[in-house]
Amino acid sequence: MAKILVAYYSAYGHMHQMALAAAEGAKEVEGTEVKLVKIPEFEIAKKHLSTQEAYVEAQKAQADIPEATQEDLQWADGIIWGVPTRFGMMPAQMKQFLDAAGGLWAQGALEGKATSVITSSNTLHGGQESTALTTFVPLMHFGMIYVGLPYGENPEMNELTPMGGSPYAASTVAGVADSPVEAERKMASRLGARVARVSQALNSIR
Ligand SMILES: Cc1cc2nc3c(=O)[nH]c(=O)nc-3n(C[C@H](O)[C@H](O)[C@H](O)COP(=O)(O)O)c2cc1C
Repeated sequence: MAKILVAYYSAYGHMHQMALAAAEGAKEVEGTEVKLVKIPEFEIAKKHLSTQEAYVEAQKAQADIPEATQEDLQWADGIIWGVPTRFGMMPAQMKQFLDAAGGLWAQGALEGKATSVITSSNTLHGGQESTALTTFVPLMHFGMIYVGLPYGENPEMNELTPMGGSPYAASTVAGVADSPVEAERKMASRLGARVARVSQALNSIR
């Protein structure tokens, strides 16, 4: 038995779709309970973003998803973070949420929990890897156990068509039409299943 939290931030909906795929993959592992939550938006950002049709539409589609809380982090045995690229790294919304969890860090409350990242950037080389790698840093400070997406679970990334996916994270190239494409959803789903299996294994040795 393992409880998996998928906590994501998505302004325009791509990360939302990838988070749904990761949640589906985790659910397919027997004995796994999954919760999907969104990282809260900054009030100051809403004013500017709500003038953009793509943002408004994407937020409508996420209206029923609860906002992430620190209690969610404590509840979970494993956490998958949905982190779209902002200038090659995580959005400030995500960083603020992690910073606010400093009290949990001080208590070691997330130590030993499995974790991983799904990400999204508009272009293939615009930050898919750097976002995953820099998100790894705070997750190590929390003492979490990082679950990558090895080549055996990631065969789609060897295709010539530009698409996301790396050993570090599942990802989507948001600037490509129909993102996330089927292969990218599959990789996110496999990552979800992998985090669920690792969380169950870790629970069995606690
Ligand atoms: C402030 C800002 C910075 C961004 N920086 C990058 C970047 O460095 N590289 C890139 O490829 N895309 C960049 N993007 C595009 C986002 O990564 C893209 O919109 C996002 O991954 C889509 O996910 P979402 O639909 O879930 O919001 C940026 C977008 C914004 C708003």
